[in-house]
Amino acid sequence: MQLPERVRIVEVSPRDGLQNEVVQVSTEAKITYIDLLSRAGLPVVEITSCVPAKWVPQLADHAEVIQSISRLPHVIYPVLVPNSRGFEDALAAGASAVSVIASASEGFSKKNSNCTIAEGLERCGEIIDRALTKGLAVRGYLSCTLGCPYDGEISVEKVRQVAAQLYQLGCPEIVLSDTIGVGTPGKVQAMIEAVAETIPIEKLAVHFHDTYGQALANILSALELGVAIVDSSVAGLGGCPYARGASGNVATEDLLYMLNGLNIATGVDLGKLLDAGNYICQQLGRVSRSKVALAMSEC
Ligand SMILES: CC(C)(COP(=O)([O-])OP(=O)([O-])OC[C@H]1O[C@@H](n2cnc3c(N)ncnc32)[C@H](O)[C@@H]1OP(=O)([O-])[O-])[C@@H](O)C(=O)NCCC(=O)NCCSC(=O)C[C@@](C)(O)CC(=O)[O-]
Repeated sequence: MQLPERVRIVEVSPRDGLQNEVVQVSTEAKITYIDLLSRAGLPVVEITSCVPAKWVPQLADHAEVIQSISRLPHVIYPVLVPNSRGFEDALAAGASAVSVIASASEGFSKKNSNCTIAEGLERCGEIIDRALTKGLAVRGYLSCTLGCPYDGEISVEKVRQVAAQLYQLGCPEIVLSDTIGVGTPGKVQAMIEAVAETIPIEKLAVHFHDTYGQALANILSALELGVAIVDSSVAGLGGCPYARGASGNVATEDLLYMLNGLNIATGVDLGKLLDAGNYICQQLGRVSRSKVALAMSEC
């Protein structure tokens, strides 16, 4: 089994996690949490999104979060931006990296972004151009690559085609997302092999929700194909408010435990990560969904 020597973990809990929590975390606590995450050695921490408060009220304080975190020089802090207005807001607040959103499914595109797949790609193209011109780092999510809560099965050919379009728009990193966590390892491999026909494997990241408990197995199957960028969420927080039934991403603690066991370097400190997880779970008043965090708290 040929696996990458190093994996870049992209921590998404401050955005993907908190966007779906019922409890509203204070701005101050978000800032403390993000600082704990970056001090744990995570190379990329997605911190918030510049979307209208009526769409995602939990992240209405995005400007203050962007302005107030303590930035470490080697850490990238993307902000999710759904359109040009969001991009302008992120830029004005001082963001130096953004994530754009596209979908492989028409149903999800409509519910999540109120536009067609084609219109969504057009929005991505405008933002990518402007962001790259200004020297910002960019990544582009492609949702519903393994199934859609509205349209059901999405063909591998459709995923390959939309991913290629996003790449042709200049997107430097394509994040293949299992929005509702329905994928299984064989399907993951078939999808990634198809996408990798037109996009170099080092440009691909995976973002797997764990609704059916398949996320770690799916990640391992992506690693076997050479994918070396993996999204995850401390404590398994989150989900998408516009994807019915989606649970949180794979827990970062569980991902790190697996990568450590495989001797794959990440630069992330498990102890500090567990501290960050305890902090945010206390703020949310809930128990972690990370099996590793639960097991280690009982030691
Ligand atoms: C794209 C829109 C904004 C279209 O939303 P819309 O309502 O169609 O937008 P609009 O252009 O018609 O404008 C309507 C109103 O919103 C305002 N507006 C317009 N844009 C903005 C903005 N950026 N910030 C603040 N205000 C804005 C605009 O000014 C106007 O104000 P009003 O007239 O009502 O007073 C909306 O559909 C949206 O925000 N969608 C994103 C929802 C979201 O955040 N979903 C979760 C993130 S995606 C996800 O979690 C999946 C992912 C990434 O993790 C990967 C995976 O797992 O699949």
